[in-house]
Amino acid sequence: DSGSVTASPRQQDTEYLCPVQIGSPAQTLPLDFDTGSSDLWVFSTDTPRSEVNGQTVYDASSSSSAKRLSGATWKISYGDGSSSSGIVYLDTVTVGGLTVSRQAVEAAKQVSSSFSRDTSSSGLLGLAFSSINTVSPNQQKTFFDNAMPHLDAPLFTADLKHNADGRYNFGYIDKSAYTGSISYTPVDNSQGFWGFTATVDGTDVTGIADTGTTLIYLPDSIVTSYYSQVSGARYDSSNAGYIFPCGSSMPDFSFNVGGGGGGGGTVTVPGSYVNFAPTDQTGQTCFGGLQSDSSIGISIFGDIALKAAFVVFDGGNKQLGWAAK
Ligand SMILES: Cc1ccc(-c2noc([C@H]3C[C@@H](O)CN3)n2)cc1F
Repeated sequence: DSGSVTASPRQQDTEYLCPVQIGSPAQTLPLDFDTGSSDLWVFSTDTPRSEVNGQTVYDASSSSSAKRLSGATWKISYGDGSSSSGIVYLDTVTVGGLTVSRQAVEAAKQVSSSFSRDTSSSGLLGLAFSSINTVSPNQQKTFFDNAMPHLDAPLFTADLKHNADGRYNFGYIDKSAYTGSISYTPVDNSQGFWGFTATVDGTDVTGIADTGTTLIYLPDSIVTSYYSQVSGARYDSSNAGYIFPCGSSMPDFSFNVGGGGGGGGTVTVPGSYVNFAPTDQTGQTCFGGLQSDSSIGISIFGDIALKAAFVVFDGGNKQLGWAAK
């Protein structure tokens, strides 16, 4: 089996949403595919009306294939402090033509305000490792884990784009989607994430590939060194990050992966991607797409990095492949 689904950017690439079919007859919800978490959760008819703000909701009672997972609950919080929790159904889930029957669909009974405010997203589809799925008492598998045994190849690829529709493919590598060769590097999934080591200016950086995080967060030394090349750039505590004049032409930002025998490969993030967004309506000052990881405790290669590459999440061989495009 295989699947292929469009990933549409929202609000200047802050997130990417994909249409997912749930239940019988199919209910299509736009979900945020997140390689940094492992719960598939949705706004539902169980979500308080006061917390629903235009989102499409899942109604298990109108799906003939839905079965309540008796006694199961879930509760999750994300890197930005947002959170959600609820109950669990098993139902049929289809992504880009790839179907998993009896997928744990986690219906929200509570969502935090940032999810309520995010009117275009009906929830998340986790693509990290099932070891960090939050369903209790019996942990559930991710869509990818459930699909893997049926896939032509035990992998999925992420091809996110700047201000344009990209694609997630499951079970195959589309050779027309990248240029040159794919450089592979081992994955450390001991924390449940797609962890890997890259080299930036000769310094090894261990981080995670996280499609659910908008920006890149790296060690202070690397970030300070990058912005030292931009006149007027400074760390601004009120914005809690590096800012600079919006007219600045930003240097490209490169990192190497798979530095083994074959010399590995280089991913180059165009400077224009690092000029992320204005800090206010005047458009004078802009916020950087590369920020320090010192308040997080882990380095994150988020969408700013991922959209500069074609990325293979290889669950069979536990490796990450990176290619230019
Ligand atoms: C409103 C909202 C808030 C957060 C997130 C969110 N999704 O994935 C992630 C990152 C951080 C880490 O937790 C796992 N991946 N963050 C999505 C939202 F729609």
